[in-house]
Amino acid sequence: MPVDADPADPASEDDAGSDGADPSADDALPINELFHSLQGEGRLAGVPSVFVRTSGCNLRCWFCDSYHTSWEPSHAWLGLDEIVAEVENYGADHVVLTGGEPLMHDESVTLLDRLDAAGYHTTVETNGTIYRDAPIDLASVSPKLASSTPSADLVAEGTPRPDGEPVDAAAAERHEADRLDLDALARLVETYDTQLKFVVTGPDDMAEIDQLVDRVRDAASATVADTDVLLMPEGTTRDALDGTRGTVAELALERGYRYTPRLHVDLWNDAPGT
Ligand SMILES: C[S@@+](CC[C@H](N)C(=O)[O-])C[C@H]1O[C@@H](n2cnc3c(N)ncnc32)[C@H](O)[C@@H]1O
Ligand SMILES: Nc1nc2[nH]cc(C(=O)O)c2c(=O)[nH]1
Ligand code: SF4
Ligand SMILES: [Mg+2]
Repeated sequence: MPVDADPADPASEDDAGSDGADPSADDALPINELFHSLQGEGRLAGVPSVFVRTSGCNLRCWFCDSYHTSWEPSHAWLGLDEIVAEVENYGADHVVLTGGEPLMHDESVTLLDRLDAAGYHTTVETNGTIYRDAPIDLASVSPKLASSTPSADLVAEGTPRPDGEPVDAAAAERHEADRLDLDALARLVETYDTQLKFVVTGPDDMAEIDQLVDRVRDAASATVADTDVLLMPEGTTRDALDGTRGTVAELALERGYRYTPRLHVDLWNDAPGT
């Protein structure tokens, strides 16, 4: 049974009531879902992979497609042995560690060590605000743009979140303050094979993307090719993507960046476990 934590207090997530392994143990992670699917996004799109989704996030994107890892986290605590055993059951050789923000958790490093030792290819989906030293084969970094912030306008208008609750001004301010960390981004790019995968809501996002890519190139000693920069249309349903994917594809073509689809939305409309 999943466990709900107080979304207004990210610290409480670590202390939330447990299901399964003891949350105070150093060999467990709060898991929102664990499933087998085709990688839907990025350079490895189409590759059969096991997804391990941790719960808890330091950001609050208004569009988050994993609402129950961020705004309203729910999870069961699973021991690392259990997680590895579940992964092995699926027989895939690629594992995607995602969230929420998986790099918030110390135990994610231990899990990656275990998966690496077992011979898996590991991708980590991260918002790029946290650096950790771990065996990561592909760092799939998705820095968050101004357009991800639950804006002051949204807060003032009381525009509801997907669960119908008004947006909390403090959460919006924290998100805006924390969404970018150039040092963490530069270290990720320098250390790992990295793709920078931006969620694009429209043409107005492009100036910030160009500027951020330039800043990362200046800060990091590693090269970031234009084809390591991926534009991904915002949208959690086929209908929503019908409205954004054409524009985003044109922007990628115009700018020389790479386009990435959201195959799991095209194929399964982002149903849980896909
Ligand atoms: C749920 S996040 C988890 C990993 C990490 N917190 C992050 O944001 O990169 C997984 C991926 O989904 C993307 N994403 C989340 N909501 C989205 C949406 N509405 N449309 C397109 N991509 C979205 C994120 O940018 C990220 O690349
Ligand atoms: N099929 C599929 N591919 C994905 N790639 C990244 C995902 C994520 O939520 O991090 C994801 C996901 O949730 N499903
Ligand atoms: S950083 Fe990722 S998990 Fe966190 S709110 Fe944004 S999209 Fe969701
Ligand atoms: Mg997803």
